[in-house]
Amino acid sequence: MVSARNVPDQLVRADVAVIGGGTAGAVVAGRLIENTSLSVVVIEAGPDYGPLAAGHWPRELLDSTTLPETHDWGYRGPGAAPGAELAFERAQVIGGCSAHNGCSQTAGLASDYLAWGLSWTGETLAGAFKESAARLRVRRDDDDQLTPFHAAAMAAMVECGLPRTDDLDDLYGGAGCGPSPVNNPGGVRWNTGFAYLDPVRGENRLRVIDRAVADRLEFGGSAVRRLHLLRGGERLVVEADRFVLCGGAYGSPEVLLRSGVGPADELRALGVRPALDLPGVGRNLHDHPMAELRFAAGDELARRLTDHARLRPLPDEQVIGKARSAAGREPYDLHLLPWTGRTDDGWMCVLPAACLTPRSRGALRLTSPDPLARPAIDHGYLTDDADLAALRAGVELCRDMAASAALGPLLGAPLDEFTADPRPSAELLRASAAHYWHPVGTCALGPDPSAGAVVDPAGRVHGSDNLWVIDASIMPVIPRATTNLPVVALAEHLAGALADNGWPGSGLS
Ligand SMILES: Cc1cc2nc3c(=O)[nH]c(=O)nc-3n(C[C@H](O)[C@H](O)[C@H](O)COP(=O)(O)OP(=O)(O)OC[C@H]3O[C@@H](n4cnc5c(N)ncnc54)[C@H](O)[C@@H]3O)c2cc1C
Repeated sequence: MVSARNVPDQLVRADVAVIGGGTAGAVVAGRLIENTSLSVVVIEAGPDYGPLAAGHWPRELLDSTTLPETHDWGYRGPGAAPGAELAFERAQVIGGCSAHNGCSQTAGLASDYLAWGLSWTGETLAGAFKESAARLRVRRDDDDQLTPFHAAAMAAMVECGLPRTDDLDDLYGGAGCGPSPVNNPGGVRWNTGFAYLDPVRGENRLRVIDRAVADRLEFGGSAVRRLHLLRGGERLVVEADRFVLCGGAYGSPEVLLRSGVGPADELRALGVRPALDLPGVGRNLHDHPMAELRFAAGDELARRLTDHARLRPLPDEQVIGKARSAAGREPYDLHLLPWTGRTDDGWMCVLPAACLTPRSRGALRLTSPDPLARPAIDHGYLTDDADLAALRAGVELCRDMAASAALGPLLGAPLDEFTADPRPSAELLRASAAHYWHPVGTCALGPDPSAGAVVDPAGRVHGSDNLWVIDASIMPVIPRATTNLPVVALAEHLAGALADNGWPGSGLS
């Protein structure tokens, strides 16, 4: 084992290189340090603000009440209507999207995960979720801590037929509504850097190279020899025995494609020499599509929200409903996620519905081998009519909530044409649709590369000796859940398998 601390900066050596220190990357690096004697170097494009206790983290990344707008990669691409463009937010910072997300930690359904073909049993799956939730310090507000808006929205869901439940983080739970499980002890967004890296920050086997963009992996036959990075104006090289790519649903396929791992013809056309012909890289991109109704808060609700905010934290999001559309899969295929926020002249109340079982698929393609160029990203939102029907059913439920005795009297005027129109056309629904920030699937796991699989059920890239991908990109089908906790559980499981897996030349602890 070579300590990564004792080599010149232009050439860094470690047993394992973790590329992307985001949600999954922090789990993988932390677990490898905890459970093996290996040296690990983490390469992260964004800043590493160090341990929470050092006090260098920007306030907006810690404050869990609202979504920060800083540290964004700036990805954009088409929405569901011709000419519509959406932002696809992704965090560029240690901890990745777990450092800027909404902190709702739902689990989805066990059957979704068991269908992926991993070595998960019901028991090990539940164990991975339990451990992840404990690390993320997941808790939930009591009903009497809900804001006046969220309390009314939850009562509206009950009025619309959803049972009150506390099973949002239960892998076997059904339809219902309740306060969201959240990872914000003391109001701090508990990102995976705090959960998994801070406990091992003192180990000199761990090195984090931040503000460094991974350009490409250099292959020698079927083995990765080196990783080439850009840091400021400098080019660095990392040598390692094993490389674990954790760049997320956009970042991981980008690095693979620049490295020649992907559809060989497409790569040649871009001037990239193919290393492994894997047609699935960048394909199978999907996300939960979402549409929402927006109202001003009525005067009484606005006064109560202002009073609440004066006395205690007022989170944008606090409750979630799980519901089933008429044609949807049992036991649920929709999330309802009411949120509120300040406007220039008061408060707004938003009633979004997300389709949890999307059939539409899109793709990410490189536009250039330049590591600083942005790829072309098209999720194919609502290209399958079943998704449009499910989303319409979700919006109808939101309309029922807005008309309920619990919520209706508290709402003010509709804030847009879509909300004001009781029967919006399919075109208007498409034009209003956005997403739930949960892209997955671009390096899908599965047994057969010719059927689009990129990694095997252990996360190892098909055809490679020493390259893994572990993050949201390897989910072959999106689970019926917000994706943060599932990514952490997946990384827990595969990092455990990596640590157990016999490492040549590196004594396991
Ligand atoms: C605004 C927003 C709100 C969300 N809200 C919720 C929520 O409330 N609940 C929930 O469960 N989920 C939520 N999510 C989704 C969830 O956070 C993500 O699914 C999950 O964090 C993805 O983890 P990941 O490890 O796959 O990717 P990421 O966390 O994105 O990690 C990828 C990391 O790799 C780095 N990287 C990428 N490319 C390179 C490169 N070339 N070189 C070096 N580094 C690179 C990135 O900077 C990043 O740190 C939200 C997401 C967003 C954007």
